Amino acid sequence: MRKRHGERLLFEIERLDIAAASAYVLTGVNGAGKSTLLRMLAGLERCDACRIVFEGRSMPLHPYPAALRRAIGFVHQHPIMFSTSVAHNIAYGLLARGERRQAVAPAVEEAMRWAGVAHLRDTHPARLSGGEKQRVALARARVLQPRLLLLDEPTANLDGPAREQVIALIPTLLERGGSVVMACHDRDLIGLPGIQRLKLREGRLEVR
Ligand SMILES: Nc1ncnc2c1ncn2[C@@H]1O[C@H](COP(=O)(O)OP(=O)(O)OP(=O)(O)O)[C@@H](O)[C@H]1O
Repeated sequence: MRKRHGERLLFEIERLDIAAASAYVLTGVNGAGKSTLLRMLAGLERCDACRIVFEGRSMPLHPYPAALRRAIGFVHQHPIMFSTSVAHNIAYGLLARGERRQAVAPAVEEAMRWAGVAHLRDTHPARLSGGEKQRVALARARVLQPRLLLLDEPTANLDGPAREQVIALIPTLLERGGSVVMACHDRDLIGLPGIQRLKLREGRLEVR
C-alpha cells in the first residue's frame, strides 16, 4: 500500500497481514498516517498502489470491491448519526442491506444490550454524551458482523467511566471471530492482553 500527498510520500507498506479473530493496535506519532491507512482499508480514501488478498482472492483496493464493503466496518473518531433514534441508527445498516425486519429487531436489541445502550433506544443522537455516542457507533458497526472492524481512536476525547466502558467493549468485539484494527494513542488499549502491535514510523509499518 502506498499513499502520496503530492510530492510527499506518506507511507509505503510492503505487506500487512490481518488474521481472523485477531486484534491489532496501530500506533505512530500525529500525522504518521494511521487514520489514512484505516480509511484506505475501508475504501474511504484512494490508494496509490494497493492490492489486497481477501479470503484467497487478490483484488485491487480501487475501485473498492463490494466483497470488502460488506466485510469491513469503520468507526469514525467522531461518529455521525442520523437524526432519528439510537435504535434506528443501529438498525439502518441491516435494513439497507435488505435484511428482513423480523431479523433486524432482535439483532438490534442484542447489539444495544451488548453496548449497554438499550435504555437509550428512543433517544435522539444529539442528546448522547461522547461515550454513549461511541458505544452506539460500536453497536452499529458490530451488528453488521464485519470480518474486520477498523476503529479510529475509539477512546479519543473520553475520560473516566465513559472511556473505561469503551475499553471494556473492545475485547468482546472478537467473540464472533472477526478481527479489529484500532488506531490509538491510549495506553490502556495498547496494553490490552493478546493485542498485536503495528507502528507507522517514517512511512514504514513496523510489526512488533
Ligand atoms: N488531502 C491532503 N493533502 C495533503 N496532506 C494531507 C491530506 N490529507 C491528510 N494529509 C496529511 O497526511 C498526514 C497523515 O494524516 P493522518 O490523519 O492519517 O495521521 P494520523 O497518524 O492519523 O494522525 P493523528 O494521530 O493526529 O490522528 C498528515 O500530515 C496530514 O496533514
